[in-house]
Amino acid sequence: MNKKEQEQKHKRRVRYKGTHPKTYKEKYKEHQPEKYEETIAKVISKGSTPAGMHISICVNEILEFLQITPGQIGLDATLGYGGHTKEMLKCLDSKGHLYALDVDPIELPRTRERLEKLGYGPEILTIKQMNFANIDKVAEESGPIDFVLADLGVSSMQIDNPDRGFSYKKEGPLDLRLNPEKGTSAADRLKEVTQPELCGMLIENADEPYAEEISRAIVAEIKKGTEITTTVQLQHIIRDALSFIPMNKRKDDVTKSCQRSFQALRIDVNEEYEVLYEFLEKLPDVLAPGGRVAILSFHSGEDRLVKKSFKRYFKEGIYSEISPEIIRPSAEECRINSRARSTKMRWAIKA
Ligand SMILES: C[S@@+](CC[C@H](N)C(=O)[O-])C[C@H]1O[C@@H](n2cnc3c(N)ncnc32)[C@H](O)[C@@H]1O
Repeated sequence: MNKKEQEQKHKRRVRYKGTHPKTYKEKYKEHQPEKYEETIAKVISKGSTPAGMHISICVNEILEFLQITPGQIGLDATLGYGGHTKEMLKCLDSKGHLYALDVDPIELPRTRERLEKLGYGPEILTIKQMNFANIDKVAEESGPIDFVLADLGVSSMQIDNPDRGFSYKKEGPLDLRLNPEKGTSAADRLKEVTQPELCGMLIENADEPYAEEISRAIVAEIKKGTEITTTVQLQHIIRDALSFIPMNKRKDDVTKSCQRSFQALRIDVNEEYEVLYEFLEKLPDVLAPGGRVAILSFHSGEDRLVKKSFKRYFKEGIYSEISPEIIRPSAEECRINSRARSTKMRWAIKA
């Protein structure tokens, strides 16, 4: 290196990193909402979800429909952060019982602890690590259920934690399992998938318009001997597969295709359609007469299944009433919580 080069190298300014935490792990205050209320309030007021937290969607709409009264038996099929659970427990006013399920062995103990600290112990709340496809097993213990809520999909804690592999934006293992202790990770799933199967998965699970190009690129990479083990690796393969898109729309299209492809893989590895179908089939048998169910879904595939099941059982007289149309969160809620934007709520009442 000559003198001039040495001087130039020496002069290069160190990039200012800023004072705000950027990575998931650096956001230690957001991971302790009880201790840092002010920081949490600030993050929420900016329209973001603090790391390690989930903002519940359509709370008012759900409570208005469920009409929970003290003494009832309820089921939150998707506990998550416990936001909806907490609101439903308030309505029970220490009388009756709420069952809450989640398949996630990582977040469930944290939520249990949080709710216990709020005074919701086993006398009023039973939390089970269980798939909601098995609601019949819950009903064996609980008896007929007066109200059920299912808030489908993933929580913000799961999406934001790079170790879970749910987000294409953050480097992490390509896992995407709600329960990483069971089943097959997305990385392993890709090893065995054929191009037509992957193409079908992208179309069926996410209406991906570039399914053909993306599936060809992924399978070609695997055939070359590449092991696709991280989120960013997959994101780069998708980006490169779409390099034919004109520059002016490429960035947007790649972002959307990444979102959809990750969604398609997530649905596949967690068998989300299969378990939702089973849940919907078993629902009428676990509901008490007049029992109410509300379901929040986040993409068209899920909503189609809910709509079909509700309509069929309504026609058969098993449900006395179903929501005539989709209920959406208010514009204000979508402004505060961008994750609410794709929410579709439907409800049904058992005859
Ligand atoms: C959108 S979050 C629920 C958030 C929750 N309503 C709240 O207010 O905090 C969805 C949760 O459902 C769980 N989940 C998804 N599919 C499930 C299934 N088949 N059985 C049980 N839990 C499931 C996920 O692990 C996730 O924690």
